[in-house]
Amino acid sequence: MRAHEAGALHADLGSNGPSWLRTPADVNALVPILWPSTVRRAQHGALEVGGVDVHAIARDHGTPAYVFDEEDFRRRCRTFKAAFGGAEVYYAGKAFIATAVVKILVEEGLSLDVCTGGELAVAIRGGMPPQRIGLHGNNKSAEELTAAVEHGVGRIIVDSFDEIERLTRIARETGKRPSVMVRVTVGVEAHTHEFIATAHEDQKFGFSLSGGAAAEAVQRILADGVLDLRGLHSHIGSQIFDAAGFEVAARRLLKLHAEIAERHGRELPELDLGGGFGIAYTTQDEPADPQELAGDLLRIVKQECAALHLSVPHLSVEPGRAIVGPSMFTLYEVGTVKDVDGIRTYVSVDGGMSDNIRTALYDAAYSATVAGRASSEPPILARVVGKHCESGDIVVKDEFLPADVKAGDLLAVPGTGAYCRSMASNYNHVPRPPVVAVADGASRVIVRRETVDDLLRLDVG
Ligand SMILES: Cc1ncc(COP(=O)(O)O)c(C=O)c1O
Ligand SMILES: N[C@@H](CCCC[NH3+])C(=O)O
Repeated sequence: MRAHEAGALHADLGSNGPSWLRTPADVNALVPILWPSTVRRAQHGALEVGGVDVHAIARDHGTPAYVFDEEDFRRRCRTFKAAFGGAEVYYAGKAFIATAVVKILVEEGLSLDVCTGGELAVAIRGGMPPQRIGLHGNNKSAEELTAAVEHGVGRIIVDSFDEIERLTRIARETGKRPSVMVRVTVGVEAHTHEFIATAHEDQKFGFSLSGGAAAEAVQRILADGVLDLRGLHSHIGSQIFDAAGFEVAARRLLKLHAEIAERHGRELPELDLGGGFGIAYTTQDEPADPQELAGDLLRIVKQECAALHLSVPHLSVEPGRAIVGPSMFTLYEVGTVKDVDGIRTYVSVDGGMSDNIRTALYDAAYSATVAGRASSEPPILARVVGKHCESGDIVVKDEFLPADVKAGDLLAVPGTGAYCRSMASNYNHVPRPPVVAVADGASRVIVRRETVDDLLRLDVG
């Protein structure tokens, strides 16, 4: 009998699994909130996405592969655009960017937030009108700023006094007048992992509100007049589930916005509340509904503006994860199954921390299912691990898989659209997996698989 099978399961969970993990009534069931909307378990038991069987994806494109449900992604773009009404939705390219994704964003009428010259190059190549691009980053190089100015991007979110000086020099040299937003550190402790919270005081992003740096940045830009100051920006962090932190951030930003209006005699035309809207990675997660969250934020901004006798600025937001995260899953093949007696079953897949670093980096929780078939076996407590030379190379820390999980099985991990391919590495000289888009019964590669030859080509001896 495999470790943790049936009866032994409950007794052992306390020490070996998280208390929230419940034995599933049916190991084949798919919890809709975790999966792209076109995923189904077909009659014969295998998953199907965009009308394509996972066996066909594995056969035609190999494993591991990120599978991108195009219809689901488009649906989420529309949901966010509709929820935020007249506000501008800048999709955060850091979550996942590729030329094909940019083309979809253009078609769906979204704007795009990039944070490096590399992301900017993809945005331009994908045909995003430069006016709809915003450039972020706490250490943008002169080359990145120059490229942005020359392309005529719609806004550059300035993050330091050094950058203001650098950009002012570039503006003078090129004779252009770039539009900028000032990134404000609003002092909000977002309820998320320390490494993905970005608006508490002691971290690298933005100008401090409480310390007066934000007001000083505004003062310098307006006094100089070389840059066109559009407004204030705040991003409090990522994977946030409720509106509370955004509310505090919005109130603090608007207070500064009002002070600027009073001191400089003009209301800045724009206000950006950043991204960070969370998604469900496991059945434990209860993210806010985008419609409700958007409604709350728009209401707060309107109320606050009325109280401060301000007109409502043009709003923008920058969701990344909430749009692309649930639109993808990673398809792996199981290579070995090892019962570590009395502890748990280790299921090794043909990828790992090189295609999903989030479990190791943030202790992130994921879920998994055997994708190639249904099983009538009882659940066992399993840990899905990768093929890398690290004991921390964990993809899914705790999950119930059927007791007959075995080498050769296809395994799918949902919720890997955001910050997985974009944070993938070549650790152990593992080539990075492709991104395969599926729609209307067909699949196509939108980012090809790396090869060992690709890696060897970089190694010039
Ligand atoms: C400035 C900025 N905007 C938007 C985002 C997107 O965040 P998320 O993918 O959590 O929506 C990030 C990442 O946290 C960010 O740093
Ligand atoms: N990379 C992080 C999000 C940080 C986004 C950048 N501010 C994650 O995987 O959750």
